[in-house]
Amino acid sequence: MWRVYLIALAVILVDQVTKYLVVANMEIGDRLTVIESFFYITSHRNSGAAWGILQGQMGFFYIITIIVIGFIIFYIQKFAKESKWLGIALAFVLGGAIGNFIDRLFRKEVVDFFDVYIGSYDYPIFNIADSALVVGVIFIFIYTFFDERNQKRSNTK
Ligand SMILES: CCC[C@@H]1OC(=O)[C@@H](C)C[C@H](C)CCCCC(=O)CCC[C@@H](CC)/C=C/C=C(\COC)CC[C@@H](O)[C@@H](O)C[C@H](O)CNC1=O
Repeated sequence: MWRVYLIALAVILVDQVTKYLVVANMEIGDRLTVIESFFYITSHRNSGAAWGILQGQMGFFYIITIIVIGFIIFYIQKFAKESKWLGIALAFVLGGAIGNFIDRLFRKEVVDFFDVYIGSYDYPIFNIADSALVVGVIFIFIYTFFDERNQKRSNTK
């Protein structure tokens, strides 16, 4: 159980350290080429959510994030014993949500730096917290899908 919170803490630490390094060493708009025309480190700020929606609506983001954190902690208490993978997925979502929450509280905007081009499309610049959130949510969907399928199978036997 506490392992889940340790994983979330690790996500938060890695997220905050990488954001600190970007803020401390790069000007906004600076770009480091990692893989030419595919992957760059670009110092960026976003006062909105994904794709920059709802710019500046910090009050709304605080409420949503607290609800997300509340739900995740409830599910960790309830289900993390059931499956290691589910616990890890919940920890990733918890860590990601808190990571961006810290930025929104103290910076009033989120620090982003992973700049990926998919073909000629410049995918929105994101960060470790976003990655943890997306990976965590995908894992929760996968777990839920297989869990329901297994339950149906055991019911039909
Ligand atoms: C990851 C959720 C976004 C994250 O939500 C959070 O913090 C949560 C905890 C709190 C939000 C206020 C509420 C969730 C809004 C849901 C949402 O937005 C729909 C997402 C769908 C998803 C489909 C898979 C896209 C994902 C996109 C991106 C991430 O791709 C890896 C691009 C990220 C860049 O636009 C970057 O500038 C964003 C910036 O870092 C601030 N981040 C947030 O608001």
